[in-house]
Amino acid sequence: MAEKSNILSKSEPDTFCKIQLTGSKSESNRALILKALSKGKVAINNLSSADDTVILNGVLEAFEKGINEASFGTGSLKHLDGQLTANIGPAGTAMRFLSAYLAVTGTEAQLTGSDRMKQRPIGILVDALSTLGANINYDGEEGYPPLKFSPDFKQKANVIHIQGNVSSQYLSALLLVSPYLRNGLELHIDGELTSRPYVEMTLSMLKEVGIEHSWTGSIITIAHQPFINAQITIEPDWSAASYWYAIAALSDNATITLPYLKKNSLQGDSRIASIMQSFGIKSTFTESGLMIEKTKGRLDDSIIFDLRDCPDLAQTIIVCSAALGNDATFTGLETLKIKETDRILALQTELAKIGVTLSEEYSFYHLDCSKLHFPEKLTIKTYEDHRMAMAFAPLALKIPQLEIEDPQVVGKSYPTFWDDLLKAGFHINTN
Ligand SMILES: O=C(O)C1=C[C@@H](OP(=O)(O)O)[C@@H](O)[C@H](O)C1
Ligand SMILES: C=C(OP(=O)(O)O)C(=O)O
Repeated sequence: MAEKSNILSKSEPDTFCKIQLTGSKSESNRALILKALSKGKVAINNLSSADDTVILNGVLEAFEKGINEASFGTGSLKHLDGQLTANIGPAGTAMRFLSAYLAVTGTEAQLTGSDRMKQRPIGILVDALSTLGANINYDGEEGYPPLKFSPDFKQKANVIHIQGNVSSQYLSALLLVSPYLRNGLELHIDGELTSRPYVEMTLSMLKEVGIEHSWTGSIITIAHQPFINAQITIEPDWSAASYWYAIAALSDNATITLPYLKKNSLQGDSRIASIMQSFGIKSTFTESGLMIEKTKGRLDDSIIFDLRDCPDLAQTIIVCSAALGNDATFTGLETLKIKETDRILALQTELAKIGVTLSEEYSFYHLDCSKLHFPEKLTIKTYEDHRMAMAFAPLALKIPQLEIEDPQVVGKSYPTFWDDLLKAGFHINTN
């Protein structure tokens, strides 16, 4: 049975530890699609243990082996009433990347997900795949999963226009399958591009497996090309590292070692290293990875954090800023409303419990910490969002008894999060 809550406390205000983070879920899920399309030419080292990766891996392997019944965590594959249904649970990249994969490989199946997944838009990607030549139907509300894929794929077009400001995952999904397309792909990005480093990650990983591209202005072009034999090594997850930066920032003293993280990362969330300088955290890259240390930095409440390139860092930085009483301003948060939950609303509701408001003015969000207070005991709701649980957990350094509801949500990207907190000296009581 799922645990109802974890009650955290930390009597010691200092944090000294070494934490081995799991592989990046974003890199892993791209590598899995490339491996499947390359028909064995691509091998993967250090695949993430994230639930989202376990699910995508499970579905792809089951398709490859012709298995019709399997389950992998919150994901499953079932044969029901003559129809094969892959359920990818809450995994956004699995939903988007598999949609492109099933479409272009002409795999007949239904693709569905959690209740929340059925509220996360996918029409922009479905329209693009349909223009390419895929035959996809909505089994529920138009524009949202579940989707039904037909076996007949014949490429009709190779010039695709796509709106860039809703989710970069639609673009990555199309780019990942583009070398497989007989006539390649010319992808025109209309308007602003959100989460740009994730598109760059996709192109870099395609390059690792021998796929060349050109990106001129707003047009990315990839020709039909063969995959080369390649070994992809997944770097640890920088989004997961961000919670350790927050722990360091809220500790009195801290030295935390995170092995194998690289200065030149494919992950845009590695920006946490420079962002956290404003919170007094020094990052040093060594042969064996990253060391982060608390220094006596001075907070600056005139900073505007633009998180358009790294939306998954938003909760970490906003909660950390609030807990330090730093009235910071944030922008580039538009996409947070369509993620695992409406993350803006979830942050506003939970931050109010420590007297902090997060208010919106045009596209800027301001923290007001003038009424910040730390109660003796506090319960945080997590809204089926791993990042709500992990972003608020560091508050245990300020609140004697911090209860985090539905702690198992962290499995989506960082299954050993609670074990790692124990290693860092946190006390955890599970109800
Ligand atoms: O491509 C990826 O691996 C991801 C892209 C981002 O999504 P959006 O492009 O929807 O912002 C990010 O939030 C998500 O966790 C992972
Ligand atoms: C938004 C996220 O994931 P996804 O969109 O892949 O579900 C996330 O991990 O924060």
